[in-house]
Amino acid sequence: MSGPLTGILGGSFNPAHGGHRRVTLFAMAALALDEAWWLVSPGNPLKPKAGMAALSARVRSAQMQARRAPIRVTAIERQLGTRFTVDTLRALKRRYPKRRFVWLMGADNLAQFHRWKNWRGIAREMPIAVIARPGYDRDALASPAMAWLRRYRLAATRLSNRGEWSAPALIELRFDPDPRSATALRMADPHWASRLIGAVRDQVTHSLIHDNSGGSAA
Ligand SMILES: Nc1ncnc2c1ncn2[C@@H]1O[C@H](COP(=O)(O)OP(=O)(O)OP(=O)(O)O)[C@@H](O)[C@H]1O
Ligand SMILES: O=C(O)c1ccc[n+]([C@@H]2O[C@H](COP(=O)([O-])O)[C@@H](O)[C@H]2O)c1
Repeated sequence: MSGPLTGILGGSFNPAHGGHRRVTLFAMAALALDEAWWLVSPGNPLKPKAGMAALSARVRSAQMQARRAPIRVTAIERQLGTRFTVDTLRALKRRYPKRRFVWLMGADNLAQFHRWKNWRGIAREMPIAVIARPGYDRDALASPAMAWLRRYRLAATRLSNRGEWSAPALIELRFDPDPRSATALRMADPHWASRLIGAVRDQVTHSLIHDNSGGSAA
C-alpha cells in the first residue's frame, strides 16, 4: 500500500506569507513528499477572534502564496465541521484512506503543542515534522510535548523511505530559518484583508469590462 505522501500545514494564514511557502517547499524536499495541503483554519481554538480576518481573505492570500507550487489550499475544516486538529486529522484519514500524511508545523507550535486537545492522539495519527523557526527553537526543545515526543525522533531520510511510515514519529527539520511572520505583516499593513478583497473585486470588474469591450459575437 503506497498512496501519495502529503504534508499538511494547518494555520491561520492571517495572512499567508513567503515563509509559509518556503518552509513548505523545504519540508517537501526533505521528506520527499508528493504534495502539501495548506489547511486554512476557520479559527485556531487557542487564538482570539479579534484581529482574525475573514476566512475568505485568508484563503485568498494562501492561494496567492501557493501559486505555481504543488501546494493545495483548502478550508476543509469548515466542511468537515471540525475545530480541533485531532478531529480534523482523523476525518481526513477516513476520507483519504490511501494517502499517507505528515503533520507539518513550525517550532512555535511545538512549544505550545501540549495545550492542544489530545496532542498525544495527534502524534499517534501521523508523523510530525517540526520546522525550525527563529526565536522559538529553545522553547520547543524545552516544551512538555517535546519531553514525550523526543523518544520518537526519526531522521528525515528514514521517513522518506516509504517503509518507515509509522506514528508517533518526530522529525526535526533544520535549515536556514525563515524570520517571516503574519504578525509582522499585520503590523506593517493592518488593512491587508480589505485591500486584498478590493483588489480581487477590481480584477473581476476589469476582466468583465475587457470581455465586453473586445468581445465579438461568436
Ligand atoms: N517563518 C516560519 N518558519 C517556520 N514555520 C512557520 C513560519 N511561518 C509560519 N510557520 C508555521 O506555519 C503554520 C501556520 O502559521 P500561521 O499561519 O499561524 O503564521 P504565523 O506567521 O505563525 O502567524 P502569526 O504571526 O499570526 O502567529 C504554523 O505551524 C507555523 O508555525
Ligand atoms: O486542536 C487544537 O487544540 C489546536 C490548538 C491550536 C492550534 N491548532 C491548529 O494549529 C494550526 C496552526 O495554527 P496557527 O494559528 O498557529 O497557524 C491550525 O491548523 C490550528 O487549527 C489546533
